Amino acid sequence: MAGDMTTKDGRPFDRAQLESLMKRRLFYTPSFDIYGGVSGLYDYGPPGCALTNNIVDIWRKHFVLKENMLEVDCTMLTPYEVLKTSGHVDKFADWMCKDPKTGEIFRADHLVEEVLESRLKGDKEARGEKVEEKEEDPKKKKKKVKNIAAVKLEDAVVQEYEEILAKIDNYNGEELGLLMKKYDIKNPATNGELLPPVAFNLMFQTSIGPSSNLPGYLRPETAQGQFLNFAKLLEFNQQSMPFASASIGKSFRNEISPRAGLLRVREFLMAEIEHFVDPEGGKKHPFFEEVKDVELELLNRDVQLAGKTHVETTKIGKAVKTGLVDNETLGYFLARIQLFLLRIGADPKKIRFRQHMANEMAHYAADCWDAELLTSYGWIECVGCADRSAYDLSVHMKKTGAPLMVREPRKEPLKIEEWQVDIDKKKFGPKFKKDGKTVEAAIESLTQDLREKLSLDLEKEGKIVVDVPSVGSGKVEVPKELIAIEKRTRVENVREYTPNVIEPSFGIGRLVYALCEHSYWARAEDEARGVLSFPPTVAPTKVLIVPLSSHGDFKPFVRTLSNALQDIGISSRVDDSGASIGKRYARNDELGTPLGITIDFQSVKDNTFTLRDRDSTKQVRSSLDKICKAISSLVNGTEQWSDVAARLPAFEGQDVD
Ligand SMILES: Nc1ncnc2c1ncn2[C@@H]1O[C@H](COP(=O)(O)OP(=O)(O)OP(=O)(O)O)[C@@H](O)[C@H]1O
Repeated sequence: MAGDMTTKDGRPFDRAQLESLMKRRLFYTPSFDIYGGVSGLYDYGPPGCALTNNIVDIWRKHFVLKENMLEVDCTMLTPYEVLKTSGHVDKFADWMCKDPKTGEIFRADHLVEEVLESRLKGDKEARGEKVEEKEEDPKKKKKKVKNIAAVKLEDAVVQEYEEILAKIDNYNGEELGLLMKKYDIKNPATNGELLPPVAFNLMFQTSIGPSSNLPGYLRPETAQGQFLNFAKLLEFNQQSMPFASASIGKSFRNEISPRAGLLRVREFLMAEIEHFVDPEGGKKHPFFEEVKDVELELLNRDVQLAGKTHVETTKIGKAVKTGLVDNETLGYFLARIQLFLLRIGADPKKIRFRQHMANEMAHYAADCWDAELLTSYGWIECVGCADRSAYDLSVHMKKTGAPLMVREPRKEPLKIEEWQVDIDKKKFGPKFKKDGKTVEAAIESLTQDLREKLSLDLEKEGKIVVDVPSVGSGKVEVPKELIAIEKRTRVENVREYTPNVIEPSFGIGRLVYALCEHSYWARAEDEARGVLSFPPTVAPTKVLIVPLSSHGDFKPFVRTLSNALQDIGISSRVDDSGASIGKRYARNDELGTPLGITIDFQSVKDNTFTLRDRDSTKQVRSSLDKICKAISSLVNGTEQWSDVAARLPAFEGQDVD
């Protein structure tokens, strides 16, 4: 898969070159580097911060603004009780296995995946087929040494391996243990036996306050804060449904083996939406019509279970109609996620949506699709989109008694024929004394069928016998002087329900990295000259201002241009170093700066400047005013370079590169 990775211009993608660029130009860097670093923790430098902020800004416009979502910013420290109730304390875990001799720890599914993949690679080599190197990390190569021998496998084994890999996310710990036994999977570096997989909870534990008696965790997702505020948000939204909340913030997961740079880290920025919808009526979405023709590459559950990976291009309207995607709201968000990914510059050929298999789904999910982006590390989940049903609101309501539900006036009052119980409370208390409340609760919880049966007992025998396990013998007699059971009509004017939740959940760091891979290419004339072709809206800096030389005459123009761009809210950088103009542009191509303005002697004479397009290196020449207008429309995405080049005179006079 990784071997298929090509750049936009169809040449092989070179990950080592991109990663070296990103570190050299300070997109990101290992945290605590001078202390030796900590695996899975990274700091972002100026271009990484700007790129992240721009993606988050587009995310806000695309989702929050478009649908008037209610944004919240909740605390990252979360008390134990909340995450116990949500199920994270018991179930938010991955499977790990330990080498008892060396003490090394492996994430079981990743280990099985890596070993089988490397054996398949060895098989290809033995058959004389071309294989691409997938991992440059020298530590990883060392671990893999024993498994990449060029050994030919039987055809049936190759097929088995491929089937396992297609559904690798579907296995539980026991199944992974069996696979490891069956396929003799050991510590790849030492060939030592491994202990069977055990669950490892991914949350970082802490205690809140000095007395250490309030245990807590760093949140593993932003979602819980949104659920706990549901009643207040519904009130804020004037009780109107459906509505969505949104939150952007850091989450923390103590990953067993962080790897692949920014793709699997222990602290990362998440942007999550919780869309609350009425579970009745097919979970419709009011704007579904707007997206129904959006085409998605869908990899469904059945295809994966059959051990295959082929995708089908399907309009989301059709996918919802045929039931492949469970409901309109889920479908609406899948389409909106696709549009967002395109808007930030993901390569349309490297996006797919993969449905979760039953075992793979989180403990709360009813249906789930991941938006995956193809990178040199394979297909990587960058956005999860789950139907969490009513799970979270229900469990928190049950635990706390808070009304995490909707009360809506009914259009038509609902008439319900039912058996109702009337208890004479004045006599009930003195008769049952301290057990009164327990007996009353047991009677109130009787089903309609039992009530009907007991009404006959009451008529025939003048008493009923109720099961109350915690009182006396467990059977309690209630005489007819204390109770009446009658069939009556109840009119309900208000409907109460717990909303279901559709949750698109974005990992911003994964998007940043995948986008860099999708945007990276090198100039044909010089492979060392990397370019990051971010769309102007996403690019960390929009404009590079380059005076031809350090000549004093250019200085006032630099100031004028910087001020003019600042006035229209566009970020720029000045490079007045002594390097050649070509070098200065090349440096900024690496940072993805889409536009460059050159100040030359002609500028001093007639106040015109050249504007350069990063990707084509073509230039136009015009007045400050016209150039600023062009920049503004390019950065806002209302015009492409071809529009600007058609409007403004081309400049051929000087080859800046
Ligand atoms: N360790 C991580 N590092 C960076 N981003 C992450 C990490 N874990 C999750 N994310 C991001 O958060 C999003 C939502 O989280 P979710 O719980 O759905 O992930 P997940 O299914 O646990 O991911 P994975 O299976 O890759 O561990 C993911 O789509 C991903 O973009």
